Amino acid sequence: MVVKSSMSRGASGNCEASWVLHRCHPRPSPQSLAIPVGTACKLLATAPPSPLQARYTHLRNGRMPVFPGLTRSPLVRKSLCVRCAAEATQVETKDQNQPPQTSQGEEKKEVRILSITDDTQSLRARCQERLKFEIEYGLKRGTTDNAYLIRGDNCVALINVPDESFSKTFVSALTGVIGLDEISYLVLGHLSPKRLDALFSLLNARSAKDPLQVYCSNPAAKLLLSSLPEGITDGQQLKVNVVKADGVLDLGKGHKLQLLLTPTPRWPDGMCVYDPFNQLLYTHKLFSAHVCTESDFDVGGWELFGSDWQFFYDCMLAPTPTQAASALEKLPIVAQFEKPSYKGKSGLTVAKADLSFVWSSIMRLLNLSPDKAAALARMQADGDSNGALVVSAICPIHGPIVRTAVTELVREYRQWTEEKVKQNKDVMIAVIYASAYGNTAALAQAISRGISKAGVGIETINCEFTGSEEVVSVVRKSGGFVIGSPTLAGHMPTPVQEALGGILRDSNARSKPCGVFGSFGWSGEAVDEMEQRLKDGGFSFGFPPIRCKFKPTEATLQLCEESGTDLAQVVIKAQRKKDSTAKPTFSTASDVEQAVGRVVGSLCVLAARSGDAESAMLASWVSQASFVPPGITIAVAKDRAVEGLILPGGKFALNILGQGKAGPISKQLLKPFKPGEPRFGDLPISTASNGCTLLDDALAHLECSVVNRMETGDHWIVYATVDSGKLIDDSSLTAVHHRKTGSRY
Ligand SMILES: Cc1cc2nc3c(=O)[nH]c(=O)nc-3n(C[C@H](O)[C@H](O)[C@H](O)COP(=O)(O)O)c2cc1C
Repeated sequence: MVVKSSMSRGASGNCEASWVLHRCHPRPSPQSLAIPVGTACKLLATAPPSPLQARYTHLRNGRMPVFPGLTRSPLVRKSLCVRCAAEATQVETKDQNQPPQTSQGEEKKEVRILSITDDTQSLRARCQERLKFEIEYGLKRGTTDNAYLIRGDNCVALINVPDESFSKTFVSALTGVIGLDEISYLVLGHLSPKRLDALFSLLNARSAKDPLQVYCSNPAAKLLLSSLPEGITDGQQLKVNVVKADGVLDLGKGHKLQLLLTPTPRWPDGMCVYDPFNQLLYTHKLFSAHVCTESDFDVGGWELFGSDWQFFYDCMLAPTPTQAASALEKLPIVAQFEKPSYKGKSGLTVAKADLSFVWSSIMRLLNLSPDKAAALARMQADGDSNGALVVSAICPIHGPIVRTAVTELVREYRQWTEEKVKQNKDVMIAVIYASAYGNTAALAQAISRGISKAGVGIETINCEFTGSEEVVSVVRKSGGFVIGSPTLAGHMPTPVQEALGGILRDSNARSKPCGVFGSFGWSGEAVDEMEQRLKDGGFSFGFPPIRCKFKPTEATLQLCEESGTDLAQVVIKAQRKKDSTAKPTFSTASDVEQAVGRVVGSLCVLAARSGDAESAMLASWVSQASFVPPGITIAVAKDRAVEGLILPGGKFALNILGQGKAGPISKQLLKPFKPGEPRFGDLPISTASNGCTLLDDALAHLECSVVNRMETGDHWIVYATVDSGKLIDDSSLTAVHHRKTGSRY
């Protein structure tokens, strides 16, 4: 159907007005105002032939557009005119962004059910494989998606629903535990578009007359209410209750759930739930880790899971330290068995506190179940917790239930956050983005990690939820900034335009180095527009624009990480130049440095690969660390590009260089590299069985698996076991790197 468009028409049928409002349709030329209603999207006019375009052309042929989850993203909805959005709403299919699960992947998923206390169970959807592209999944130790069931007085509450890849398995496991109609409450600590499928599957499988009472934050409610599919209505199948300020949900039997809003830019909908009855704290993404081990709890404590928790924190919370600090402030967690503080206590109170600690320590040694221990602790403490959340276990959305390492994990979270907030005061970079499907967000996350590796702070701003004045004020405080946008209907969405406009108008911002990035489908105008407007405004770039078609691959994430590090180094240099009081790192080598410099190591090339991402570095801080199994340690500077590829579970090849042939290899590896540039140039190479690069001119090769790593000042000590090895040349000696000072390689 083709109708005339005119400014006088109502919004539902007016493409010109819609264009003004939503920038969805191309502005019709004055000569021809006749454009088809709801079919004039710029994306239809501009898309080159592609499978995705073929889907869109359905709309042109008078059928519905098939774009997955279209209506689930507020950013996308805002980018479409009323008519197009309404048409698109009617068809939802699987997303091209999320390829269908392979049957192999399905087989590997399971939901494990466990009683944490007498009336609380966990349902942990488990997958041994890396699940998605998100950079925090880089540990490759699988993941879990945790939900919890609490049985109160004649009612049951479910906390969390898992990712859509677990929907089927989850609903069937849940049915095995409880009649779905018996669940009266659903408390959502976090809701993303990818979790809606599990929620709707649950609702569809219920037959209860009463609606499921859903408790969640305002952003989660908005997402949920705007995504309800046909047949599910608010007030009938579910009733959405928005938790505005912190609230309480009383399930009876002592389960008086405290609902604590803990938003961060990455999870604006974040809400923790504290159950004082058994002192369990449900923390959504906070205190999570992507790891799937046999145990449901953190058996092995900090030693086993410390690096997983830290990696998750570094990827997800380190970029937003101010908001992380506010969220942690809301959670004055005290581990149930923590040694008491004697501050303000005297005489009998000290003795009581001490007795309580000794008692609880004995209980811990007896390995009492959390609810029994909690009951005893309650008796001991007389319910007086001085406003603190006394916690027997932290129940996050991913990874183990934290029981052993509550104290360490909470302490480290606070310490990391404090350090990052302080770092931001020294020098930081603003990471500004919007993302409808998470692809641009993943790029932003990888860039942030690269910045963080170089020791520069980050302030992340999701401009969908932040006004342009705040964006400008953060950019003013930063040493540089990056801005990322998806291309939606041929443009960057309005929130990015506003943020960019604010920056361009601010004369203070002009001196700051910047970078642009974004995900697109076929035409990718947003990145070009951002680049052009910043260029025209006289801004300088710390790295070339990053354009990514749909979902980033590991190589793209690696490119982002390296670009982030490069920009951070530009910012550090500028800061040093500005700061005339900055001390040079070392002028003349001290006695200590000269002495430390006499520690020597064999010269090697470490080459690592993960999917299509590859990197390498020259390494001389290499040592044998174990006979059985054969193991080695390597010290890797935190800002090395290869660092992100040698996380626990990762693989690498160690090429041990010989005295005669080390020169040209070292020269090649010591060149400055652009982000993503191949490291080996014309050196003769082959591929190891673990996929990493072997240098044909090396003295010996080792193929290694990373077991663990330890943070040591400005380096990571990586411990790896040797899976296989080969001596190539037994006539030469190992090349050794002799140094004059311990302050340089
Ligand atoms: C409604 C809609 C319109 C789109 N328009 C364009 C477009 O004009 N050009 C383009 O290159 N990609 C377009 N895309 C594809 C998105 O840019 C692509 O899905 C991208 O990965 C989204 O990034 P994000 O995950 O950060 O939101 C469109 C997608 C949607 C849903």
